[in-house]
Amino acid sequence: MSKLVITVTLNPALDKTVTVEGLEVGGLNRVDDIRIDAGGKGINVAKVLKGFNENVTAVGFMGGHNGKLILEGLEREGINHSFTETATETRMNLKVVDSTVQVTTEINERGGVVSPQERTLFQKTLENHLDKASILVLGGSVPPGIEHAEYALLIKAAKSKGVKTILDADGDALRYGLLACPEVIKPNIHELEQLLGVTLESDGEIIEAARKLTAQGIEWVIVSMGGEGSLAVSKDEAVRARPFRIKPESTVGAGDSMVAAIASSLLHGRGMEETLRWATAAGSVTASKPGTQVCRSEEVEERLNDVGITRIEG
Ligand SMILES: Nc1ncnc2c1ncn2[C@@H]1O[C@H](COP(=O)(O)OP(=O)(O)O)[C@@H](O)[C@H]1O
Ligand SMILES: O=P(O)(O)OC[C@H]1O[C@](O)(COP(=O)(O)O)[C@@H](O)[C@@H]1O
Repeated sequence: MSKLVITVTLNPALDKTVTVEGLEVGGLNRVDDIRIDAGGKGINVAKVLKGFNENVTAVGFMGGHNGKLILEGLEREGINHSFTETATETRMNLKVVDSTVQVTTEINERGGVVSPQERTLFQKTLENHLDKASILVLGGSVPPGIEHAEYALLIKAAKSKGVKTILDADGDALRYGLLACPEVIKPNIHELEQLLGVTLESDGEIIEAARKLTAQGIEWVIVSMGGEGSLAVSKDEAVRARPFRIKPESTVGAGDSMVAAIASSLLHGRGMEETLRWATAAGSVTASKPGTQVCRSEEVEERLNDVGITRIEG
């Protein structure tokens, strides 16, 4: 079987991270530090997978000067890519890190419009790549010009070729994507609450909520909860992970690192417990790094045994 992972980023971004001491909303804030990274969920997943030595290709839309900078970044890191060029500019997302309280505030643009012709070209590119792939990762928001139902179409296309799918999105993109029943989803707790219109306060409530999704055929629902760790739920298993303590520099990319570790774990045939251990360690190492800088394989491996795992069911 092929070991190729394809990551889809329909709405990539150049992430600009600024650090300020004591963010004052409505006040004047002076910037202590700036960094710029290639970003967008599928792109971050590709960065981590490349570092894990997996065979990965990143696809999606890319345009303008920001797009050029992102592609140069991918080239420098030796990441295979095949993005469809857009006439509009790829967005820039602002991340404000308040160094006093170590909290990150994200201000994400909507992204440039994608034309129907560009969309058709992208779909053809993806179709070709799917023939060689074993896993498709779909992540992030959907840019203007693309319907929310797009993820459902892409998941169906992947499934028809026997390719497993992992979806990491929020709002309508997640809601519609679920209709095509991806194998794995990784909502954070807020995304899961928003999806189901409920407030989730205990592990028991999260497991019960996740089971509404596994009942629809989703195999693994992996819920991330920032510093509180994560919970993986299938029809008959539930596993809780608690992360090790870190100094959170920027949590941007932490969720994407989990998704990358899940994809890599699927390739290596790991069970739910080991997958959650890898995913949680990957997320926490990334959260300890500045900007949209992601974890490296050896750093994650070193911390695997520091993740606390409890089997709750199954
Ligand atoms: N403050 C933190 N301390 C330790 N680990 C963290 C922290 N914040 C995030 N993580 C790690 O990153 C993972 C993903 O974080 P989360 O914020 O839930 O994802 P997302 O970026 O998708 O919202 C968590 O499950 C955890 O492993
Ligand atoms: O497409 P969206 O939902 O606006 O998210 C894009 C943003 O999410 C990121 O991929 C980070 O995601 P995570 O923090 O969930 O890992 C950034 O690089 C990017 O700016």
